[in-house]
Amino acid sequence: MIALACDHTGVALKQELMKMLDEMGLAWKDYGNYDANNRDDDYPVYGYKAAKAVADGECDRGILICGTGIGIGIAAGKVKGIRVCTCSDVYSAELSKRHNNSNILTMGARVVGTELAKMIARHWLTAEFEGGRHQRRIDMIERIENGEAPEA
Ligand SMILES: O=C(CO)[C@H](O)[C@H](O)COP(=O)(O)O
Repeated sequence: MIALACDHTGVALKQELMKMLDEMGLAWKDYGNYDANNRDDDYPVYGYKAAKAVADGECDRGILICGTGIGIGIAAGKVKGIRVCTCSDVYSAELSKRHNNSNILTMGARVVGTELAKMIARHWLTAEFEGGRHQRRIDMIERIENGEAPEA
């Protein structure tokens, strides 16, 4: 299950991603915002809801959108266990999965066009974590998250 979320800037792009996920046969759940005209909304609300769903195992990964992808990514990344990649290129999106095992992709609806965003999401969704030395580094990140130094 893929968690989707956005603020008012990302409603149209999120709808395009929903169609793409349907075509790919991937299930999704929408954590809001549902209304592009609700311009007083706040991206941390939606970023937190989707990130919590991933952290709790309700969803296995998430795609989040705000104007730049940055704010909603910062908010989501505050949830324990979440590894965010904010991407506007295919290479970073793919490597964020292969090397960093990112579990949330964020994009900026004011940064990337619809077709590029879909291509970025497709690469991210189909890439696989390589493990090995990369797992050792993720273990270090988890130690930092737990208030410890990365080296045991
Ligand atoms: O990109 C964002 C956060 O990183 C937001 O989408 C952006 O700040 C919203 O701006 P406004 O309220 O002026 O539409």
